[in-house]
Amino acid sequence: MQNLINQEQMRSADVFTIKEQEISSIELMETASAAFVKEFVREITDENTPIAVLCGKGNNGGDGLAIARILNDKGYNLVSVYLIDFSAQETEEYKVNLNRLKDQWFPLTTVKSVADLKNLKSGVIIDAVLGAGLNKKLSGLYLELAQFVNGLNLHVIAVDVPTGFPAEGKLDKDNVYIKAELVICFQRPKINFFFPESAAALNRFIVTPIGLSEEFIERFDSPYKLSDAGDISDLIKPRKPFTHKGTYGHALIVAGQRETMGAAILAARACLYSGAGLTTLSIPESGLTALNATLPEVMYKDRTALSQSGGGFENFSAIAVGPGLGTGAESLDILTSLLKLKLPLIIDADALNLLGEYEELFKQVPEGSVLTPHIKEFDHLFGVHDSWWDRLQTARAQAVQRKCVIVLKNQYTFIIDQYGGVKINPTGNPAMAQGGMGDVLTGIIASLSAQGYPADQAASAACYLHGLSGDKLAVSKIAVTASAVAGYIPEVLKELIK
Ligand SMILES: NC(=O)C1=CN([C@@H]2O[C@H](COP(=O)(O)OP(=O)(O)OC[C@H]3O[C@@H](n4cnc5c(N)ncnc54)[C@H](O)[C@@H]3O)[C@@H](O)[C@H]2O)[C@@H](O)CC1
Ligand SMILES: Nc1ncnc2c1ncn2[C@@H]1O[C@H](COP(=O)(O)OP(=O)(O)O)[C@@H](O)[C@H]1O
Repeated sequence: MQNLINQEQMRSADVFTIKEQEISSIELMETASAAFVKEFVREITDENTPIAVLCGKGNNGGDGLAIARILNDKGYNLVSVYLIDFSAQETEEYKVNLNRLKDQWFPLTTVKSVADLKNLKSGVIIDAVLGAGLNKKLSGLYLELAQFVNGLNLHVIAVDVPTGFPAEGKLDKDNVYIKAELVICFQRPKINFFFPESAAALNRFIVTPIGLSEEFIERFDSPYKLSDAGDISDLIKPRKPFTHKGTYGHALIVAGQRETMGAAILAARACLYSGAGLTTLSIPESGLTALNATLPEVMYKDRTALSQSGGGFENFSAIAVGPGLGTGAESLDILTSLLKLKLPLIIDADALNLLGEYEELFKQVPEGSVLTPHIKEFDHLFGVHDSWWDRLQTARAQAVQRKCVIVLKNQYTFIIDQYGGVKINPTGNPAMAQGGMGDVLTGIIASLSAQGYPADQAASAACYLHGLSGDKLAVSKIAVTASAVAGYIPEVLKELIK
């Protein structure tokens, strides 16, 4: 797990590292630039590629100057440097690196206006104009520069962060950035890389360590943490000798209606494959043949019993509700009865839509429940948001207020615990953008909850496993089905268990 820190914290990590390692800031810049180059040469392997390095006059530009020199030393013989001279201020590190460059022969162009970039027509652009020191949207000459560079449609690789892109905070739709194919970012990714709006500024990012003190960074109390395989391996317990089906819990999934019985079966499949000792599905009777034909291991529970004071529904180790449930009167009755059990629930899909319609019902959601909305369901529950930053902040506040876990789904899913802490899930890919994928996630959460994992752990582990299964399948496939993702979970689990 990695702490995602803000820029102020990053600056104090710089200061701490400089002091602790008894190095100068220029040496730190040299290390960062060398780390960038290490990744860059993996991406651009041809040393004869024309490379234009656009350098602002802050430390991002200072990095750019050092990068140009290091690339040249490595045999990249077509490196040219453009000094973006739109403001008078320049940092000390920038000046030192400019002098170092002037000691060597180097094509240097001073850019006072966009017209000075007329020779820039081909090759790769390294964007080192503005980095994490950005303090306002691009305007004036910087805006013109960004529009000009974007119009060239060249392969842009940004240093640390694309020019114009704020590392944290709300991303306005009308913001303009220098659009990068790749960002090679220092030490930690920026929180804003994980929001869908970042697609306007970058396609991919790589994080490279630059020697900052990890111990110091991890001491910060950041609400944002990035999950990794190690966290899940630490969490998932191996199956022990002499255990039996009763050891691994009994999950119930209340889901499905005539047109969307598949959603229920997918959730049950995922629950089964994620290792629940027993899985029971409560669907309309019309789905029984399909259930028995596809998942003979799964049991059935008649949901008409639910309205009769519990009807035995209270005896399960975990209950999930919602996939393919529908939002009609019968579904409303089912959800109302389930909420009366006052047991934590995993609430997805149509059950969330019903909560969005009936505020009184929403208030009855028990503490410790897990809500798994995608963007539309989320905004239905909590109001329309015009940015993901705002949406995430609402999710944090709501998770605390309702003492629930919120799984806000997207390419990077945010898992927000009852204290407002956010885990960002790094697995998953666009091959998974297919119907039924969310039903599978719900089934995995239900399974892990039934096996005794606390709500936040079940949710974050489930997201990781779900995405990893999709990633493994996507290596050889353009699209992966929800059934396949569910079916691959046992292998992914086995691989992660220590
Ligand atoms: N720990 C780290 O992350 C390290 C970062 N370094 C580099 O340092 C960069 C940050 O450097 P700086 O703090 O000097 O900042 P920048 O180089 O990003 O920008 C600095 C200048 O740009 C101006 N500016 C900001 N927004 C503007 C806008 N919208 N329009 C016009 N001017 C604007 C600022 O007033 C300031 O004068 C990082 O992105 C990275 O490249 C490395 O050199 C060393 C270690
Ligand atoms: N591009 C993507 N990258 C990573 N994960 C994705 C992507 N598209 C979809 N997913 C995952 O698939 C699931 C989709 O959930 P949801 O929208 O509720 O699907 P459905 O309603 O069809 O079951 C989420 O867990 C989401 O994270």
